[in-house]
Amino acid sequence: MKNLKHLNKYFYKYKWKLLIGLIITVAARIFAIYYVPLVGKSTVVIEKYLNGTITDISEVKSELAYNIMLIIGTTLIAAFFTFLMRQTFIVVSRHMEYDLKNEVFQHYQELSLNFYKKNRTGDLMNRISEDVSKVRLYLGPAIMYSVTTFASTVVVLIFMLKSAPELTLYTVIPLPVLSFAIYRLSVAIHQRSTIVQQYLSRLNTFTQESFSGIAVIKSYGIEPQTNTNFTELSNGSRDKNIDLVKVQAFFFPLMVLLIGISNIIVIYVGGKQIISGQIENIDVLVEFILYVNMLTWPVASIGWVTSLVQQAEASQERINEFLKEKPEITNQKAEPDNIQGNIEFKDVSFTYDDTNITALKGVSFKVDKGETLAIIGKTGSGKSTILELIGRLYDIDKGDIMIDDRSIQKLNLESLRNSIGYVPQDAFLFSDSIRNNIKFGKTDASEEEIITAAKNASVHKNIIGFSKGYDTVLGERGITLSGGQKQRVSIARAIIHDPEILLFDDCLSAVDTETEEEILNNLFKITREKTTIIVSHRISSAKNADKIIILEDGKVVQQGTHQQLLDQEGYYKELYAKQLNEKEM
Ligand SMILES: Nc1ncnc2c1ncn2[C@@H]1O[C@H](COP(=O)(O)OP(=O)(O)OP(=O)(O)O)[C@@H](O)[C@H]1O
Repeated sequence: MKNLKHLNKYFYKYKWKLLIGLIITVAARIFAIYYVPLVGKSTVVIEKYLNGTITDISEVKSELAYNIMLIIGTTLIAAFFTFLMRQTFIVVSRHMEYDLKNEVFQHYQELSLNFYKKNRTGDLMNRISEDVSKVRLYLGPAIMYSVTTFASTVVVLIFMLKSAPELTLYTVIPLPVLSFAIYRLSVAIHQRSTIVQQYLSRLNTFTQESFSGIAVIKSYGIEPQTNTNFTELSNGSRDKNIDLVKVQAFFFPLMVLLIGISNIIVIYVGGKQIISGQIENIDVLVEFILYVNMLTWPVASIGWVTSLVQQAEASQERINEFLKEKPEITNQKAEPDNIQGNIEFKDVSFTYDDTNITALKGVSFKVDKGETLAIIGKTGSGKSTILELIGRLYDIDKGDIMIDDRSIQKLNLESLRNSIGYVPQDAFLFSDSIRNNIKFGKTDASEEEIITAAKNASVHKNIIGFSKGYDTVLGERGITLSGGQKQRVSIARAIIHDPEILLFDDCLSAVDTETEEEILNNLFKITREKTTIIVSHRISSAKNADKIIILEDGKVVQQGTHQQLLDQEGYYKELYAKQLNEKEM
């Protein structure tokens, strides 16, 4: 139960509602048991009539009619309270489930990129949906049935003890055996449900990746192989579920067996006590059989509740594992900062934790507000890493990154990120309208601002060409747009944000050189007062920049203006010659 302790704060939050639920449950159980003494009384009346103590049949009839009315009345009241009980406990559990999902989601959002690299999306989704649902069964039904079981057992035992104390003790003899069996089974359930959840996560991850990568799967014609892999995984998941069900299946028969033994004890011991005159009337025996049967469901539900609790414990353990993760990048300054956009890298080195690849080795450069810096270099030379470090998606190992002459780590994280418009290499668009995808950069943007941003990103004409224009809804990852259109919508999103720093990561790679020229001209106009960094493989994107740096294997090997670099032997001059050739061909 140690993992479920995390949920105590929610019990505390809803304590009054839960207390009301508890009172209602006790009331429901008291009214539910009232029919037993009434049945007992009715049996006595009939017995008395049969042995001649009562001779008037109408007296018997009126007593029986009175008892029947009372039984109907108390049962209806008990039913009404049971309805209220469900309303209270189950509704509260839905609130708690909602709170827990929000807590997990907000925590996911705070975690750094490294966390997302280490864990797969399917697993993240499984923990926030499947595992939280399992935990909800503990917060709702398990708590409700525990309270019912407890209230029923106490109420029934009080009635039994009042009626025949010695017979009560004999009747409850099987209970310790039951507790021990439940303990053993619950341990097995816990182990098996942990495995079931792990398999489910693997299955979800596989399914999610198969759908995301469906284009690759189809183009390589590997559907049969994918199907086989899925079948293998789902067979594994099924087998583990069957293992779990096998253990769970022991519970109910075990309960029925033990309750049956209690019934036999009642009849045997109770019968002997009646014969010996220790118990006066037959009604005690009738009542005891009813009491024991009233205990059947609560006692049987112990098994079910235990299994729910164990599964919830296993799920909560998986949820806690992520909730315990600390964000690697933390805000170290509460007050907001006013960022101008002067950027300086001082001998910066950086190694990715997971791959141990040193992507940057002693990189130094400076770019001031209003300037444009272009970064050129072979693939894998560390260009994107520089942009990610400016957004503080990772913290560096050596050197310093200065923004407005202050170390990046000492700036307010929100202010820093708000001052940046980042267009990543792989433009990600949400499954929403084009308008909302652009507005993502500025939630309160007017229609005019959206259109201006789209025009500056040279995508306005394409958008109005769609029958629904800006209302065109994009599929997952914006699949209805071409690569170049996606890149340009992503640029519009960054521009509309109107940030101090604009970072373009090879985001014109999928557009033709003419459109590239047009976008660069527009950007030139709107970025005069801003700091702009353009990562590219094309000289055409870099040539008008105030500064150009050439990266090779994480090091700056050349820097200067377009003309200065053309005057030197090196990668830039070679690339220029190559791209000029390609253009002429
Ligand atoms: N998220 C990451 N985790 C681990 N290693 C990474 C990560 N991103 C990049 N790397 C590694 O760091 C090195 C630099 O990568 P980076 O993406 O910065 O290069 P790049 O110059 O932008 O390449 P490209 O032009 O192909 O986009 C590469 O060797 C890459 O494998």
